[in-house]
Amino acid sequence: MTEVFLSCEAVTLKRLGRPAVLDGITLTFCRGELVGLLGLNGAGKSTLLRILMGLLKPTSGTVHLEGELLSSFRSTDVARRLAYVPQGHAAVFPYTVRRMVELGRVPHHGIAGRLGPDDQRKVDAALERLGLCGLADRPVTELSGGERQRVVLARALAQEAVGLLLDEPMTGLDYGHQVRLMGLLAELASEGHLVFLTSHRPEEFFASGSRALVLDGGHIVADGPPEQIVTAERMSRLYGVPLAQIDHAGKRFFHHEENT
Ligand SMILES: Nc1ncnc2c1ncn2[C@@H]1O[C@H](COP(=O)(O)OP(=O)(O)OP(=O)(O)O)[C@@H](O)[C@H]1O
Repeated sequence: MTEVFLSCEAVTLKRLGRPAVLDGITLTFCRGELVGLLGLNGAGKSTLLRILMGLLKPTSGTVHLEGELLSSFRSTDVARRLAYVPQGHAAVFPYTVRRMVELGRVPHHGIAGRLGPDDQRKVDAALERLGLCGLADRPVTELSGGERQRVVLARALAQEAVGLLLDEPMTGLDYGHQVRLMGLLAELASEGHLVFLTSHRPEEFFASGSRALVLDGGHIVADGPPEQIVTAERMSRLYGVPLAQIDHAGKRFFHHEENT
């Protein structure tokens, strides 16, 4: 049986005076999975990711990492196992792209630790994989939104964590970089990483993803292979617009179906 890498049990998140954002969510994730989480704006996708990272404490329920309570790990030990790419990362300090990606090695060496040749190779590989070698000496404060997004992704790769939790990682990327990133995420999953991403583009992970989840009304209302979950019928119901699907060459596309 495949060993569970990350799990949450009966996770509920309530905020004062509002219905629960997450209401008793139980999920398990294994290495090698590429999981896409779909849901409307405000459904609680980022909230779930933050709870799985230990950045937000649920009102009730637990999270386990490698079979141990997440809350029992030191933050650096979490960071050696889980990397997080938040939505819309803002650059505050004018670090160079290389320095930002080097920060991915901090969980391994501490903030004052010196990077050895092996670390530099890992940083170079991450820059290369995200097509950032030409920007390595530029300050991140002078980059475009899409370029900055790729820097944050490269930092997550340099971190060498098994689990990659990515909140809308394609946002701001041009079409070529979206395609390349999806290929890279599929590659990482096949190398044994757990890749968990939120997305507003169901087609995005249809072909490459191994599993799709739908979060609605605080519950996981669908969980399974993308070809069974990412269907026109379900997506129409979720997004409240009539959609038709076209399957072509192992991919699925949706278009708005006008009422006749
Ligand atoms: N710090 C906060 N304080 C109070 N409510 C919050 C806070 N952060 C998020 N929320 C609320 O929690 C709910 C879930 O937010 P979350 O960001 O998890 O949604 P999401 O599914 O990621 O949305 P989107 O697709 O728009 O990014 C929303 O109703 C949001 O308004």
